[in-house]
Amino acid sequence: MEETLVAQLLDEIASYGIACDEAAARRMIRHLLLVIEKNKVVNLTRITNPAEAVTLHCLDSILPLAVEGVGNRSFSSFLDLGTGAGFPGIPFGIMTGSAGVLIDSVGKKVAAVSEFIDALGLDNLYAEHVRVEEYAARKPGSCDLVLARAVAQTNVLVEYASPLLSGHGLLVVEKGRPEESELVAAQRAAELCGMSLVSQNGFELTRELGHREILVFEKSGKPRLKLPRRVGVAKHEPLGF
Ligand SMILES: C[S@@+](CC[C@H](N)C(=O)[O-])C[C@H]1O[C@@H](n2cnc3c(N)ncnc32)[C@H](O)[C@@H]1O
Repeated sequence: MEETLVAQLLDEIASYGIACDEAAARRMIRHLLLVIEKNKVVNLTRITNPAEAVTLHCLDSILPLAVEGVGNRSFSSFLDLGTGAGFPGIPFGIMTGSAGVLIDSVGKKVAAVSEFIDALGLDNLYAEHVRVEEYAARKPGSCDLVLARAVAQTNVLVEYASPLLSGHGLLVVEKGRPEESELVAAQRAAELCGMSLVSQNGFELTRELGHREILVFEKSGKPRLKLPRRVGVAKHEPLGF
């Protein structure tokens, strides 16, 4: 089965014009198979059909590399905010070789992701059990890229990312089809947080598995409020409404 999935992933990645060698595709598939196995004992994902998971987890995680300004830029340190089972951080770290911190507020997910990182021999990545607000207070300005998939509304993600990012650092958010109201709130939150929306690109996933909007925000100035706010405040008293 592994060979078939590697071939599927290579085909799908090529169809978006992203360069990927077989060794990288194989490592991404090994991660996916480890997730599917672990999912029998720890609840990590709803998507367990391997062929669908290739698209919805592996391909989807690296789709930002098809975006101008992301795929053609190198990042010295990225953070995967709310990594879950290691998506998008593990595939992104495999593809780019950039140093990455994969954080999540649920300890058993982080323990599983640490096992995957060790099993795959990914020396550029590590996983940490921490809430993003606490991490940002401890390591302000420590990343030049924040990735977030399926974690929170965009305005909340903008607030989370701002204190983590160095000047001109990027926040990349993957969404299905965000409502206009979500985008308006995100733009307002961005103004308050010293961030600007620099691009929005739509993609259809292969095998008709859905639509993705990839929003890229840049840290462009100083926030107008002190960030991070206390744990939970960004979610419960969101900016931009
Ligand atoms: C729906 S899951 C998505 C996981 C993964 N990004 C994916 O796309 O498969 C959202 C994850 O974000 C984590 N999360 C939510 N709020 C967080 C916070 N404030 N700090 C760290 N992790 C958070 C949750 O524990 C959960 O694992």
